[in-house]
Amino acid sequence: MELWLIYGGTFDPVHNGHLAIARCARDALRTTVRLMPAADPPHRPPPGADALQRARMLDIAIAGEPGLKVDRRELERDGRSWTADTLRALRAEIGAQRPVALLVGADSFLGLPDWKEWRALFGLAHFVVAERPGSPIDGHLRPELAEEAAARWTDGPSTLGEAPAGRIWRLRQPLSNTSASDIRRRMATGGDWQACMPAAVAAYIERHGLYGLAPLRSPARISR
Ligand SMILES: Nc1ncnc2c1ncn2[C@@H]1O[C@H](COP(=O)(O)OP(=O)(O)OP(=O)(O)O)[C@@H](O)[C@H]1O
Ligand SMILES: O=C(O)c1ccc[n+]([C@@H]2O[C@H](COP(=O)([O-])O)[C@@H](O)[C@H]2O)c1
Repeated sequence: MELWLIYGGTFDPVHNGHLAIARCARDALRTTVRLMPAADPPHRPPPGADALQRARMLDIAIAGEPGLKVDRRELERDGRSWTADTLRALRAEIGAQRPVALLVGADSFLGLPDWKEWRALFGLAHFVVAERPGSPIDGHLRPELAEEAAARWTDGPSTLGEAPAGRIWRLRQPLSNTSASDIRRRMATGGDWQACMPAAVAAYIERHGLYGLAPLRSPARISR
C-alpha cells in the first residue's frame, strides 16, 4: 500500500530548507509529501504569520510541483495542533492498515520525548528523520528516546511501506542551514532574507507586509 507521508511544521515562513527535504523524501520514498501547517502550534510562541497566511505561502511555494501537496487538516479543526490528535483523526479517516509516516527534521526528533503522548506516536506512524546541521543524531538521543527507538531503525526506505507504523528511517539529504527563525531575524534587522525561499513567497510576504515589514505599495499607488 502506498505510504501516506505527512510533513508537519509551523512554516513561519516556508523556506528552501523545508522544500529541499520535502523533495528529497518524495523522491526517495516515491510518494506524495503532504505539507501540513500547524494551526496553533502548542509547543512554541505564537507564529508571526497567521495560519491561513502560512498555508497560503505553502500553496505558493509548491505551486505546480508534482508530488507535493498542502494538507490543511490542522486548520480545519479547533484547538491546538497536537500531532497525536492529528494522527488519530487521520487513522479514523484512512484506517489502521495504511502505512503512514511523519517527516521531521533531526531537531524535532531529538525533542520527541517532550511531545504529547510521544510513545503512542510510534503506534500511529513511522518517522522519517531528515538530518539538520546543528542537530546531530548519533549519540545525542535522550536515553528514553534511544531506548524506544533502538529496535525501530530501518535501513531500507521500502520497509516503511510494509507496516502501518512504528519504524524510523533516516533521510540523508544535502544539508541546509536555513531556518525560519533566522529568516525572521534577518527581516527584523534589515538583512537579506529573500533568497532563502521561492521568489513568489518572498513577494507574498512583501505584498502583505508580514513579519513587521512595511507593505509594498503597488506601482499605480506609488505614481499617484
Ligand atoms: N533546514 C532544515 N533542514 C532539515 N530539517 C528542517 C530544516 N528546516 C526545518 N526543518 C524541519 O522541518 C520541520 C518544520 O520546521 P519549522 O517550520 O519549525 O521550521 P524551522 O526553520 O525549524 O523554524 P524555526 O526556526 O521557527 O523553529 C521541523 O521538523 C524541522 O526540524
Ligand atoms: O504534538 C506535539 O506535542 C508536538 C510537539 C512539537 C512539535 N510537534 C509537531 O512537529 C512539527 C514540527 O514542529 P515545528 O515546531 O518544528 O514547526 C509540527 O507539525 C508540530 O505540530 C508536535
